[in-house]
Amino acid sequence: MFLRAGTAGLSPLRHTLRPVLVAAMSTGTFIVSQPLNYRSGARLDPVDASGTEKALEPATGRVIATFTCSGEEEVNLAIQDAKAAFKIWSQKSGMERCRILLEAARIIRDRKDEIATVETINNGKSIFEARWDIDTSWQCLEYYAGLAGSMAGEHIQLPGGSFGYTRREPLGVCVGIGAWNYPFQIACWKSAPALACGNAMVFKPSTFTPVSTLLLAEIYTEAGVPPGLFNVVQGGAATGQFLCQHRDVAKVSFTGSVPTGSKIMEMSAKGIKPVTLELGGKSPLIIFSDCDMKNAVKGALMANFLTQGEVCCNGTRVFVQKEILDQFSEEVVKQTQRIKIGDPLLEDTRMGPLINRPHLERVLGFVKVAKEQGAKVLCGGDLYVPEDPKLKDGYYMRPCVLTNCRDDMTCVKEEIFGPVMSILSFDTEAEVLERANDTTFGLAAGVFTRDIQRAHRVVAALQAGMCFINNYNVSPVELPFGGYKKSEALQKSLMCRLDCEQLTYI
Ligand SMILES: NC(=O)c1ccc[n+]([C@@H]2O[C@H](COP(=O)([O-])OP(=O)(O)OC[C@H]3O[C@@H](n4cnc5c(N)ncnc54)[C@H](O)[C@@H]3O)[C@@H](O)[C@H]2O)c1
Repeated sequence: MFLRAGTAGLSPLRHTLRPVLVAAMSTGTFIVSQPLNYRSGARLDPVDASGTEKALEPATGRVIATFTCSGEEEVNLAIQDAKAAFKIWSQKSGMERCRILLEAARIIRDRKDEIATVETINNGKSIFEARWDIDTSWQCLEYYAGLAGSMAGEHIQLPGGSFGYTRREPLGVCVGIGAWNYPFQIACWKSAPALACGNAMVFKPSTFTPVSTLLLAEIYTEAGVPPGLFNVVQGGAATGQFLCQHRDVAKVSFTGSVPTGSKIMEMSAKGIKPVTLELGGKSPLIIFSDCDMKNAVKGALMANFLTQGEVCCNGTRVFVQKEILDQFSEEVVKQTQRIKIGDPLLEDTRMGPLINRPHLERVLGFVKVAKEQGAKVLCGGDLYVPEDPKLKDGYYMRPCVLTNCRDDMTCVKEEIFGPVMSILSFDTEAEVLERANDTTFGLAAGVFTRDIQRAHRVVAALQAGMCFINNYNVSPVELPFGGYKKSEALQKSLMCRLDCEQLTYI
């Protein structure tokens, strides 16, 4: 995590703002005019540059912000500033940190709709979903605030009345680098544990979604963290490299793709910095013939189409037992075709645009290759042009269900990161387990069955960090989030989510 545990001594005791960012909140009107860097408790323009970038509103294709990517000097200033704040913050007691984080959580909760709206405008996910993200964000702050007061070292008895003890010490300045699919939530999931443990953080969001992290920075300041404790720098690979290579950075926490994760690990290795990686996935979803069909169909939709399919833990390899293949496919197609695509700020929209045009074309390219390799499109997989004229330049596609898939096809092996479900059929439990685990990823997995013994047997055998039983893609903050193999390099956690909660996707 974000602490170092050290033996501090051997006996006898020898060592002892409110933002004004949102001018208008409807699709097609929002413009960001303020700086997108944050340092010393305020927004500012970076002192040097490593290029400029444009942030888009995927629903319309409009540019909502043009911003400067931070150069080496700005990154250095952000880190030095965080270092100064660390000196103050790390001296606070856990309870003092807890109170401030709880206050930040309260502000996020109070401003949920506003933050969710900004997230929807910059990311494209439906407002319905963005509100979930903001809920899991403030819950994360509350959760780690609750832990802050109880982190303690150990007292160890030694011979002759001597004793030693360990201290749990914060690392220092930690770096967070985020992906574009859950911008605000990722910033919270990284900063909350880091700050709760007494660290400072410099965060770099994705160049596609630079906006909402600034709201978090302002909220932390308003809640009472020392200026500089949570700074934001903007930019892509160059800025990220300045961060990872900086000698004063104690740890890097990264969310993104496997190739970038591998580069981050390499850079961090040079400075012997610990890293936490949250990477991609190609997760299996196993539907047995004894499942509750309605629930399984809902689960398959939850596992494939949230945030336009741009979700790391999606269960995109849908293995269906042969006896129910036709019935399941028919029902899944029926429900997929009912998903309302369009303006993501409308309350009844369930699928918004993809993040940008190159990504949309990449996803459509996967569908094309799938067809060439013998897959059959049961529905969708093509461009969608909403009727509303202001949305005509947005990046919409119809959610796609593919069948006749084989394990060696590109659509089954590679992370598509779009609304494309691949259906595969299987005969036996042993067979499906072998095929499900035959991947270099291992982020998540799901099983739908009424047989409780089989459910537990199967999730225990699945090489995946997050396993869902009769459910999918729910992420309570109390549970760890991590994977096997290339999905996450440093953490291995298996858990079962047994709550067959009401799936509210459609
Ligand atoms: N496991 C998880 O928790 C999780 C969550 C969300 C997304 N993801 C994964 O993220 C990927 C999609 O996100 P993405 O396209 O933003 O990923 P990405 O790897 O392209 O970029 C992620 C971040 O790394 C930065 N970056 C790029 N090159 C860098 C470099 N050389 N040095 C330092 N930083 C660099 C980017 O600017 C961005 O902020 C998918 O593979 C998805 O599965 C994983």
